[in-house]
Amino acid sequence: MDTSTSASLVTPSPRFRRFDSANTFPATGSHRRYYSSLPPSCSQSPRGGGGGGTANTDTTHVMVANSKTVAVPKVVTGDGGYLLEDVPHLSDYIQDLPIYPNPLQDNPAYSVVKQYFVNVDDTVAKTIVVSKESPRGTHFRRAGPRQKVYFESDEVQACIVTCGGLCPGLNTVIREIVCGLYHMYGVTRVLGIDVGGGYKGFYARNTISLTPKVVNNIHKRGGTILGTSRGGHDTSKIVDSIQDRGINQVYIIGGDGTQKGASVIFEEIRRRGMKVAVVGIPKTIDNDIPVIDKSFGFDTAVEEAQRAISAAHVESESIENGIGLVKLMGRHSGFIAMYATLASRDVDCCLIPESPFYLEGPGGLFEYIEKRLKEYGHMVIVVAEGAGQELLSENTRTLDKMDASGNKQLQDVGLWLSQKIKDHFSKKQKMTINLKYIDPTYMIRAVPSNASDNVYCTLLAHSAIHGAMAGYTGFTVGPVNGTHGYIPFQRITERQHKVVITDRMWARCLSSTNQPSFFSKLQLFEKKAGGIHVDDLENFG
Ligand SMILES: Nc1ncnc2c1ncn2[C@@H]1O[C@H](COP(=O)(O)OP(=O)(O)O)[C@@H](O)[C@H]1O
Ligand SMILES: O=P(O)(O)OC[C@H]1O[C@](O)(COP(=O)(O)O)[C@@H](O)[C@@H]1O
Ligand SMILES: [Mg+2]
Repeated sequence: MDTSTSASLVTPSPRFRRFDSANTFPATGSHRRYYSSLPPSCSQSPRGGGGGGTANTDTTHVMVANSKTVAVPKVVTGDGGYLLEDVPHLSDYIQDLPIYPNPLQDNPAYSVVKQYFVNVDDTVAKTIVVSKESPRGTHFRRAGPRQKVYFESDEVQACIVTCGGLCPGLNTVIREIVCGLYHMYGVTRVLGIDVGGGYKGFYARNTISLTPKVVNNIHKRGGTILGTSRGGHDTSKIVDSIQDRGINQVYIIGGDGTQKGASVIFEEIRRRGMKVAVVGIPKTIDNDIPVIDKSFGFDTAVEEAQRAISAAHVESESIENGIGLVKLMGRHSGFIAMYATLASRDVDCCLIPESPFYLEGPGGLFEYIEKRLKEYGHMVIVVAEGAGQELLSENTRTLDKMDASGNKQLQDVGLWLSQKIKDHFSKKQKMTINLKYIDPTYMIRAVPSNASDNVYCTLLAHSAIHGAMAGYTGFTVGPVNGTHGYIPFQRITERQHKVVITDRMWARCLSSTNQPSFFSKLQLFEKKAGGIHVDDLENFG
């Protein structure tokens, strides 16, 4: 690491150093564009994440454009095309922060481990499949305990909030944050933002005090003991509440929407110059958050989906021309459907949002169903809730409805498809079919997390705690190629993670079901507007 380009943040405040107005960046557009356009005056030497008691104000730049403040990624470059997308640190904008030895060094459980602390310069590679000539590429700061921390144990007043839809493992993450803070760092003051659930809970007068005793058994339950909600995100009211309550570590568990909310909370906190670490813990049943390997609860959901698929299989093979149709979650990303299909091997057709399909004519779904029934007498179809939405809206012409968070509300593809199949075979084919529609949608996300998700949740919680205690802020934590890293918010929120239908995993799925791929290469190009990008066609054969 020889050169660094560091440019975090924003906003005039006496504590901030204002960025030269000649080096102003546009307030709109992708942050990623800034990486290559950062001016030479932004280059610094790397600081390794707040290694000293005095803030290195040289690494903190304020960017003001069109009178708006703009968060710009902290980027460190190095030899061989090495690039670190770093996360903010409290010392970026607060000077002379005291530092303390990590209390873990005296913890009997941890002190026996050699090299328990991670090196401050350790980073995690985003891409690990490389060739001889590949540049070293993008990296994220490695998660884990540091030798020095920026909070004293009895100074910490943490809070935890859970937002968005449910997901198996929420309670485990809550439990492990509370227990991890207590057992590793001696932190006793943790508030649960519970009344009303989600971001709205910040506006309530009351909170719940979370102690290891209170959370001891909660991981055995589905849902979240704190409650959750959509909508109602008011940044200044939330930050006022954080300030009024004297909270200095905020753990925000939620999906893509929640992380966007966390990002603006962080920016407001930084603007006010508050010593508050804001940490996002990614939660998504749909596995639609990019960069991280997989979201917690996803495995549990896939496992739970097996029960519905098995039932569909039993029902369908017990009756003449039986069709078992199972609808699974997956608003924009079909990972649950794809993995549940691959795991089950009883599925004959998997329909996901990323892969458009059609019903009528050669190569269509009806033709495939007929063939399959004639050959085997039964079949199982798995459909992700976001699949075929363009077909439904063509037919029903309903207005787009949004939920409280601004997510488009989907129409029920399961019911629609059931009816379409029934109509087709009764009217056109004069073929008797027996269709059983199973909708386990909420059942797969309301269950407690399984054993491996519980372990995963524990690691997430610990990584989050170590990051906050070390003074990092404005980041989401998660595994990147198997090693936990600290990922800047904008990296997580800039796009959604989707099934790439030109990847081998989708090919495996297609080969396990034998279903048609529904389009030729040419049609793929034509369907680009429906969500498929030319990039996705690269290896399409
Ligand atoms: N762009 C945004 N800015 C600020 N808050 C947001 C944004 N998008 C969503 N939120 C808030 O995040 C919370 C959860 O969002 P939602 O989309 O419902 O679930 P998830 O985080 O699971 O995707 C809601 O309270 C919502 O108001
Ligand atoms: O009925 P709700 O609670 O709005 O949830 C339904 C949606 O929640 C999801 O599980 C995704 O939720 P998140 O965006 O919170 O991750 C979708 O799969 C589903 O469409
Ligand atoms: Mg979401």
